[in-house]
Amino acid sequence: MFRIKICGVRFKSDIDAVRSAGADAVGLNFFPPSVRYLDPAADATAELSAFAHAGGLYRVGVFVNESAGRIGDVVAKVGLDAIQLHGDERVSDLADYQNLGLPLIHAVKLPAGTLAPEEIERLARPWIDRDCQILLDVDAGPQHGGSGQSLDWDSLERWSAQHANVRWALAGGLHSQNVAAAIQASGAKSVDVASGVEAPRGQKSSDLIHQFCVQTRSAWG
Ligand SMILES: O=C(O)c1ccccc1N[C@@H]1O[C@H](COP(=O)(O)O)[C@@H](O)[C@H]1O
Repeated sequence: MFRIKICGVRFKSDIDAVRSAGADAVGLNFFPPSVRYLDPAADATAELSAFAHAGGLYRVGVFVNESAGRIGDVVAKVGLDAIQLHGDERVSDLADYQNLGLPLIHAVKLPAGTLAPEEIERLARPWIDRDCQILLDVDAGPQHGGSGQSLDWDSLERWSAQHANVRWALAGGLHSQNVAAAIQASGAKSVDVASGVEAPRGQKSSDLIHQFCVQTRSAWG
């Protein structure tokens, strides 16, 4: 599992900013409605991915409700290290995705607000038990992700305390001003951010990426 993932990079200058800030992973977004979308057929996308790989970054492809066959085509064209399923994918289809041979990260999308540990467990457990890494994000409805909305971090901590062996990543509405508090409250050991390191929306800011990584590392000590 990555430690700090900057999701939705689109340019080599974004990759340079991620590397110099000390994050270890980038997200390449293949959900067409997203402002962070990359065309997998474009040579520039494969070049961006190769540039991230050459820089030692872990490349996570973000997909929403795509078939395993289609994801396999993107992996072959672009080159990825892991697949993030961020839609309404079903556990019953997991074998098809696992046959692609890359680590799978499933976004467990939770309602904002206080949650019982049992509710988080009910939604996360089927994926954990089938060898998926999990990323906890807010349920953003048809937008699916990148919404800038936050989870109730205390609820995640109560669930995590009961399942200390489960490695998970925190997403949803993180930015440099709140990531330290989010880590302290939730106990997250991995974080993922998209909109919180952008100004304006859809455009990564090297300053915000840097501040985000500084605050994250300070929270981890
Ligand atoms: O970033 C997107 O546009 C996106 C679209 C569809 C699915 C996932 C997407 N990104 C993921 O959403 C989380 C949360 O984003 P944010 O930090 O709240 O803006 C992000 O970490 C991405 O992995």
